[in-house]
Amino acid sequence: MAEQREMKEKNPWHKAVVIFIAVLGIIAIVALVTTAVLQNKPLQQKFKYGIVLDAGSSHTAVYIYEWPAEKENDTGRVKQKHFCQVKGPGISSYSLSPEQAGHSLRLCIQEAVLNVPRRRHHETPLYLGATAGMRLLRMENQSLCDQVLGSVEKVLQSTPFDYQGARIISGQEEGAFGWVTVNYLSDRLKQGSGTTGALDLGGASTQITFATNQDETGESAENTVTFRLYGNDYFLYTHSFLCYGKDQVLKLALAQQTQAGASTLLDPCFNQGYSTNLSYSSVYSSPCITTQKPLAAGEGFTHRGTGNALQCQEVVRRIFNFSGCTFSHCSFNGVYQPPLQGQFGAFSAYYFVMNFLNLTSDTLENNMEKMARYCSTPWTQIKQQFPNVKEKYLAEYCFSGTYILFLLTHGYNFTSDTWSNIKFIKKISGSDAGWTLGYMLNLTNMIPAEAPDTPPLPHAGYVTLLLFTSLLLFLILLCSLRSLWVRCTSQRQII
Ligand SMILES: Nc1ccn([C@@H]2O[C@H](COP(=O)(O)OP(=O)(O)OP(=O)(O)O)[C@@H](O)[C@H]2O)c(=O)n1
Repeated sequence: MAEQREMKEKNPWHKAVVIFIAVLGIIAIVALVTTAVLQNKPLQQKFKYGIVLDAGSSHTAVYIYEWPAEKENDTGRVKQKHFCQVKGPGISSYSLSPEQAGHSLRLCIQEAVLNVPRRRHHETPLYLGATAGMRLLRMENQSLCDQVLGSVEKVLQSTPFDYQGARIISGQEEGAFGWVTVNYLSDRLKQGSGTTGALDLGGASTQITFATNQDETGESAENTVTFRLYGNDYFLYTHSFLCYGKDQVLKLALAQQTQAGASTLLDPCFNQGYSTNLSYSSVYSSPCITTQKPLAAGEGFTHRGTGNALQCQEVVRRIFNFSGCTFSHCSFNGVYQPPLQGQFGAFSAYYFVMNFLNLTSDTLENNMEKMARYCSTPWTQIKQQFPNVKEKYLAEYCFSGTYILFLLTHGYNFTSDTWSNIKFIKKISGSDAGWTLGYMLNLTNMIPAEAPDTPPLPHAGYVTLLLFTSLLLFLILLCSLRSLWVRCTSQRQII
């Protein structure tokens, strides 16, 4: 040791050289890593936007989506940035004053203007899709339907956004794009297997959509939608039942119970003590009701609840037709449905109703019991218990809950064993489940048919590897310098 110290003192230059090389090495590594980080990270995150108006039968909602400008094709990148609920009913309710339909949208459009950065306005696509309410109005009166669409079109054209059109989407599109939304948000599309089915319950229609085998879709072309997304082929079964949304199906049940034209209807699907006056025309004017208003009927009837879940199930059963299936398997009303496959997400009114009734995470049997308890609770007690819930919703939950349980089990064939495959959801990763996101992704070509080329390593992995390799090289350099120095000093000692 003493000899070594003596050598260092004799050769002071070696210390300076080692320090100099070490500092140089550190500077080189820092420079390398900094360059790698800066090269791979965008200087400033830029966003793009898209707006979709869901013109439903019961209401209109405006969704604003946002995504990083340079990552359009990355699964799960588009997020819901803002949501605005239009005040008042759905646009189909303005058939007698079509101008009002467009006018009703103005406040939400103003909100959209504030929520999208001004410099992006002109390049932000704006779509309006109308669903079952407008499908029914078109069946009733094409001219009024056109006037309502014309009125919303006029307002949307005057916005600063890139207006792409207002149209009535088909039930197939509503079902299929709901499926795309659910699977896009849960990041399942790139994996190519194990997708989630979509169950959507609106006010005027209900949709069921799930991926199935190619040969299962062959039986009914009108229930088949195929997609090629990220290099994977999907064969979807989809069906939209017009008139089987929550509000129209209630009309079916009321019409079915008032065939005799009585002045009082004792309804087991409404709580005991509930009573209201309804006009016959409010029930029979819907195009979903194919029977005429009963001849013996007066202007209206008193709708009185008796609150009996078992009897309510019988009322509900009568609005389903289980005969006349011409396929290998049917759901109801002679509609083809292949055997259910996989997990399902149930959203919109499925969620509202099942969440209120606390039926989202229990067994089918327990849910039946809870339903029976809710239906038999007196109306005064229900109102006291839930003073902040809208009375219309509160009154209808016994009927709606019974309908949902019946539709899912007897209609679509979920059993006690497969019941847990249904998840009742409102949002996935902060975005609402529904057809609107899938519709926009499709129209903006944001989901490519083939998987985009991806770098062999993600950004973080690349930086880590670079850092690790640089450190390793630096250590090797230090070691070789040290051995060089030791050899050098021992040679001097020999001399
Ligand atoms: N808290 C809430 C909110 C809404 N609803 C009900 O949920 C249905 C609305 O569902 P939605 O998906 O918004 O339907 P729409 O788009 O209006 O109808 P459609 O798709 O059939 O055109 C309506 O029956 C409404 O009464 C409910 O029961 N509880």
